[in-house]
Amino acid sequence: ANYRRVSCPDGINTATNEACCAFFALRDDLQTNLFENECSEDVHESLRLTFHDGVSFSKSGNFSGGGADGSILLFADIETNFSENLGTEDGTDALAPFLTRHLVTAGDLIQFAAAIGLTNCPGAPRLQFLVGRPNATAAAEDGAIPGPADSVDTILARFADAGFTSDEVVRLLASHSIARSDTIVPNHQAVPFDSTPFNFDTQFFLEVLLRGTAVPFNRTEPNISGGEIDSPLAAEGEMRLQSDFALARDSRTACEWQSMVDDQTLMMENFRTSMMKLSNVGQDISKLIDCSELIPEPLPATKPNATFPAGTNSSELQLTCASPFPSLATDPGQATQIPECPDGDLNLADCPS
Ligand code: HEM
Ligand SMILES: [Ca+2]
Ligand SMILES: [Mn+2]
Repeated sequence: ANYRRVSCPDGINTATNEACCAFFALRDDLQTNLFENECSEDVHESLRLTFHDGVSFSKSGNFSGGGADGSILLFADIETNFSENLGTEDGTDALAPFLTRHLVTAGDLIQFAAAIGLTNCPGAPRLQFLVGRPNATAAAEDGAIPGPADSVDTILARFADAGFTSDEVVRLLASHSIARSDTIVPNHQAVPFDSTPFNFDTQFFLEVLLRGTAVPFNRTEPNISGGEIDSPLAAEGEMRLQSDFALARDSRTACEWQSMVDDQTLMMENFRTSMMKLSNVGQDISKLIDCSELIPEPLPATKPNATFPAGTNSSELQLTCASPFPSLATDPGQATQIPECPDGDLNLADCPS
């Protein structure tokens, strides 16, 4: 083994490989000036970009996209206009200045921003981080990214063509535990998919299994063309994607979905390994350099498994997997108030910056 470390040109840091050096300053810049050391909106947006960059790839050649090559950032003016990429301009606009300020490729920047940002989210796994994705030379093609109104057949087929199994699709959806929609509910932004949008926990997997009753904000109809469906916590402002609903109940994916509800550790490990794949789609891994040492240990999880939000219980579960369902506690007290800021504040207007 070679234990020698190189001294970085910054005169401060040492690294296992010179290729890692540029990421020390980038890490500080992202944490201070974009994420504010929190599991903030920009963390969520950066993580979302890994999906919309990576899944553009096609083994069959049906789509020309290069996978995790940064094309969504380099060709943002084209790709963020694809209908399934609605809202991704928030992420690309946020990351663009960092591409100018740091000598890194766009593909590496997207993966690094997601891995660093996740460390601010309690319960997130520490992701692998490899360096050396060459800059994309062309935009990805429209139509490669599945959307929330798509059927399970369509979603699984598209992911399979990008190199993912149905289990991996479910595992990657742990990302929706720190997710809020800006585009689906008319006139509303930051509409959460679970009751803890700043915690990378298993609440998402539980809450999507509960019977939906209504859509948030006293609307009468879900935005069906936008892939919205009734949620169990509409009064608290939670929404649900039709695709999440369907994947939680389909015979091909329901058991994988259910397996993570009471197992934070399993969810973390499942997400870590599937992100290893998503972050390197279309890349020759033998040409990449492991700079995982740049990724700190994320904040620890705040609880080991999901709990029924106050006012809900096991009679509302819609289970299609035959495995026994775990026995979970119910949160005491009044209906769950969903925080709107990473510091727990309930009012979006009070979020820092
Ligand atoms: C079946 C596949 C998927 C579908 C249909 C889907 C759909 C969506 C939709 C419609 C939104 C809301 C966007 C908005 O209105 O602002 C969203 C948000 C998000 N998605 Fe997915 N997604 C899928 C898979 C993934 C994957 C694989 C990842 C990453 C590993 C991911 C990460 C996220 C994140 C982090 C957000 C929240 C962004 C924010 O809060 O600003 N999604 N997704
Ligand atoms: Ca959550
Ligand atoms: Mn957002």
